Amino acid sequence: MSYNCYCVKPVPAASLPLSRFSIPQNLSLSPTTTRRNCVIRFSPDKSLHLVRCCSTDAFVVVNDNKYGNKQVVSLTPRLYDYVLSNVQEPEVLKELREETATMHGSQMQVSPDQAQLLAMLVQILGARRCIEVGVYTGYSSLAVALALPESGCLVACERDEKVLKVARRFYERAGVLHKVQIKHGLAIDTLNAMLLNGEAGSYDFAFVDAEKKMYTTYFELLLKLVRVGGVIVIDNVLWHGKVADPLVNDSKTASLRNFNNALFEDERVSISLVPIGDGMTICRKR
Ligand SMILES: C[S@@+](CC[C@H](N)C(=O)[O-])C[C@H]1O[C@@H](n2cnc3c(N)ncnc32)[C@H](O)[C@@H]1O
Repeated sequence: MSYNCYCVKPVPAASLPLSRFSIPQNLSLSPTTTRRNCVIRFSPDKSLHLVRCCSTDAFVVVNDNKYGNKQVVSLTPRLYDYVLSNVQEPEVLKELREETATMHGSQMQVSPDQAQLLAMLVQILGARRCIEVGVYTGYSSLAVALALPESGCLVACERDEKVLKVARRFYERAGVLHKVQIKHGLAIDTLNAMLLNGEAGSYDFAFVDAEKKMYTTYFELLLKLVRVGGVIVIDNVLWHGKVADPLVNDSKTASLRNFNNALFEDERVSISLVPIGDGMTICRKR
């Protein structure tokens, strides 16, 4: 078994929560081992080094029999920089990202590689009618709108009027405002109204990135609105890694974990959980 790792800020090893990680007794901890950020490293000489170990931190590379000796690459900061350097981010999206970086909640925005994947899905699907639940300042929705044909439309649901103003300004700047129907209000009301309006089965693509505890409700409504063969993408399904940590049971984590479990069992969709950003599940309606 081997785990790759990278260096982190040191704190005293004495405070390490060893029991949480089932660390072998023979593991010697250096006095500078970090408490919050460590990964176990198995060196070629079989000695062990604890380097990083927090469930909410970067993922480890696993390479053992359990995974068919398949190497799963870890996204170190350097490798992630490389990934980002390969994102073909349109200039207007870069400008929006830079403006949003100064705003409260900017960490909520999807990453450039995620936005690129959403745009790619829209293009591969040949989508014309899309929905986004949770717009914020518009980064992901602008990526989708840019990928849509001129006749395409995106219903953009957001409850916060202030952030919507930024989104609208950037839709305009990018020349895609005519494709976006901005729906200010609670997403659940907008989606229900669309269904009452007879729009069931008429959408190709939906992206969900709002209240985590409402995911099941959004999913059920969107499943009605999307056509067979259409796609629903759900963001934050890994929830900073917490969904995989049995010791984390706060209500948001539990709700995402339950949602993931239900999706896995759901015969109405085929799914692919992609470890990009904070984790996105791509669901195709059967
Ligand atoms: C994670 S952010 C969306 C980020 C956006 N997808 C992006 O990439 O920039 C979530 C947004 O959902 C909005 N939101 C939360 N609950 C909502 C609701 N019930 N109805 C509509 N919008 C909601 C929040 O105001 C927030 O702007």
